[in-house]
Amino acid sequence: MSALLEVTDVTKSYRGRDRSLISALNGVSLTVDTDRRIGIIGESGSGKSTLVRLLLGLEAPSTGSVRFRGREVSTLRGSELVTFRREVQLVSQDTSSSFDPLRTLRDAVRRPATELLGMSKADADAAVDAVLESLAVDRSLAERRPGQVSGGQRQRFAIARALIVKPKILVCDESVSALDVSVQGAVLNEIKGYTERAGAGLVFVSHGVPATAFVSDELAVMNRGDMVELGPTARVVWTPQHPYTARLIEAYRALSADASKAA
Ligand SMILES: Nc1ncnc2c1ncn2[C@@H]1O[C@H](COP(=O)(O)OP(=O)(O)OP(=O)(O)O)[C@@H](O)[C@H]1O
Repeated sequence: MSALLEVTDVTKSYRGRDRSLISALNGVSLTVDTDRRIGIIGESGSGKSTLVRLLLGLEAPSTGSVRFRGREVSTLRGSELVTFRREVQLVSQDTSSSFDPLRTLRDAVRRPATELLGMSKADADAAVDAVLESLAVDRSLAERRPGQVSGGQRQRFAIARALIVKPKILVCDESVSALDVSVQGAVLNEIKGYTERAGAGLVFVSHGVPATAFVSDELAVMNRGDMVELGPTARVVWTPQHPYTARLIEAYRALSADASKAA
């Protein structure tokens, strides 16, 4: 049987302002399924967000393929597209712009349940309450608008909006990076807890090595559009095989040692 989501040898290039070609991905392959929690690390500009956009079908690869249940994502239509949209959910980095500022958070979380699951408003409201409870979010906050809650609270609503349709794959792009460290741990636990409870897969993209290592069983390392390493998280962190990974991990160690000296 084919994997839920399969990226095969994709390249992606963009035209720069001066019309020159920028190569964001140079032939990357990745299989994502319900039994895998994959963290993706790499410095800024290494291609992480481009890979996420291809996984979600938000952009098409220049060459190579992205398949959902064996079907090319760019060709999905009708009910197949709805299934794809429901089963592969994104929690993005910028929650302030991903919510409509004029609608309540309840409206935002309810919408995927009515649009993708075809629930009635009453059933969707009950589902909103259930998902907020599972994330230990105070239900009364749902009646507020996105600008009337903290960044950490808004992030939890972004997670609730993704989880309400019970995705099989959760894709998180820098989902906790903007949060206070004290809130980060709780949000990471919620993300990991969902994948365990629901038997769902995870793609977790971040600059932050500790957060990514915490939620993932496997770690992929991106460098200038190449996936230079993919392996079990502990192995990649403690005995990196690629010199770039070794440098990246060492840079994080030095940074956190400096930070703890300064504290
Ligand atoms: N729409 C676009 N137009 C032109 N160039 C782009 C576009 N999107 C990405 N790029 C370029 O592709 C490369 C990879 O970018 P990408 O955003 O995927 O990296 P990233 O690893 O996610 O970085 P960050 O961690 O800073 O978000 C970069 O050189 C970037 O400038």
